[in-house]
Amino acid sequence: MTVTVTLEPAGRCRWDEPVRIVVRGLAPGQPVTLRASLRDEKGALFRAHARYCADAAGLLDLERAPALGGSFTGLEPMGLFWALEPEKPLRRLVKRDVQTPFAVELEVLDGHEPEAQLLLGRAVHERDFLAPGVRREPVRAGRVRGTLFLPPEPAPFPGIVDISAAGGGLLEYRASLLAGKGFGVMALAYYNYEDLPKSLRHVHLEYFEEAVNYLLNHPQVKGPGVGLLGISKGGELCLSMASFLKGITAAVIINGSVVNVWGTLHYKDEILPPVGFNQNRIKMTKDGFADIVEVLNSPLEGADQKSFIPVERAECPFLFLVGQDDHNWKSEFYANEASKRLQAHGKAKPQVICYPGTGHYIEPPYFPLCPASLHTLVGTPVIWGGEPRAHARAQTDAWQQLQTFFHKHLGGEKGTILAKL
Ligand SMILES: CCCCCC/C=C\CCCCCCCC(=O)SCCNC(=O)CCNC(=O)[C@H](O)C(C)(C)COP(=O)(O)OP(=O)(O)OC[C@H]1O[C@@H](n2cnc3c(N)ncnc32)[C@H](O)[C@@H]1OP(=O)(O)O
Repeated sequence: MTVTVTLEPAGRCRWDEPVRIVVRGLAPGQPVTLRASLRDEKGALFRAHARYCADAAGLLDLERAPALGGSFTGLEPMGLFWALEPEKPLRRLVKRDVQTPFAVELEVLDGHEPEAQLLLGRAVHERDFLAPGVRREPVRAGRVRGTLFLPPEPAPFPGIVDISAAGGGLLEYRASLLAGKGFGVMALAYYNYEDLPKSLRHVHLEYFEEAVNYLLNHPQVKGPGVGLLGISKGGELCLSMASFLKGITAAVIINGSVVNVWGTLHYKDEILPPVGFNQNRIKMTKDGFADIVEVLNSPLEGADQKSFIPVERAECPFLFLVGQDDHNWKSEFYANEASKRLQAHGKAKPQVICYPGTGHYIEPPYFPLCPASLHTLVGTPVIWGGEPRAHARAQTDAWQQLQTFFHKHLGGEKGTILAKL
């Protein structure tokens, strides 16, 4: 009997949607190895594999069959995606061009041998980043540099500014996926991109104010304010924007800091100096990667208190999404200190959701955990923290939580894809 591999939805779906993988035509109880692979746009190979046994009818349904070993174990229908690992270490899976899908090849190999060779069947599944009808508009307005993603009509849509981690350039994939949920989302570049500043040594909030006003004044975006979504340095900048700027209705902070880090922050006649750090507190892992989680000074002591972002000035609700094993910095501490500062000034207690075993890069669902990679600012590879399975669970939950938060505070049609897993 011919072995067939089917993935539902067939052919193509959004990267943040689960797929149902079923293999048919196997012998009863047949041991097989499933192997997933994809290449990013720079040709870097990412692979995962897992061992299974067919049921008495020769069928293998990953929603019912536990993995017996390999890249992961247990009942993990999407494990072949979130457990992908780079062939070369230190590569993080990122999507640079959201107008093309990632093509994921799925092979079914006979047996459980480490190098199971007999290919029984294969399928290729395209996982894309633009839902049907989502429009991609490059933004070159005044100084603002970014890309706006708009859902299919009818407009207007609630607007969100999406700010990524330090690294420079412009990553659009979170914004493009979120636009598929009914939001107008602008991925905003802020340094080392086109004619923007080349470094973070001095950050002027007026640039971000111009970006907020651009989005608020867009004919397809409805007010009265916009949402902010930021991860890492992007989360820190969202906290500063919510504290100093007007027109912010909701803010989601993913592993951001409540203290100004690395460069001096300027807004009108105010400045926040960067918090101090001590390189001697950098630890080295047995693999030779830097662990920088202790390197920053506490913003509660001495002169470093001047670097604390005045979140008490913000007028919007906050959702903090925290990886409790974040090794870039102390995200849980920062979220708790922000919460204390807000409540001490009579502001609403923010929502803080902490995820155990979860590292720094809490990405949209099914992105594989990156254990370590180059830190642009530190100039050397660092560990980001997290354990793959827990991190994957956190990404799926965090993605739903931020959509719920933005729908609640910004409105908009509920285009949320409820993850079945
Ligand atoms: C001096 C010691 C000081 C110590 C004290 C430290 C002080 C403070 C510590 C805390 C600092 C907190 C900073 C703020 C918080 C954060 O934001 S932490 C998050 C930091 N994130 C990064 O640094 C991202 C690193 N950059 C990247 O991963 C890549 O730039 C990119 C994947 C985002 C995009 O890459 P692209 O723009 O396409 O760059 P390229 O020109 O292609 O490649 C340049 C180099 O980037 C690395 N790189 C590229 N792609 C990847 C990838 N997919 N995965 C991992 N790394 C990638 C790579 O090194 C590239 O160089 P090569 O091509 O390999 O030569």
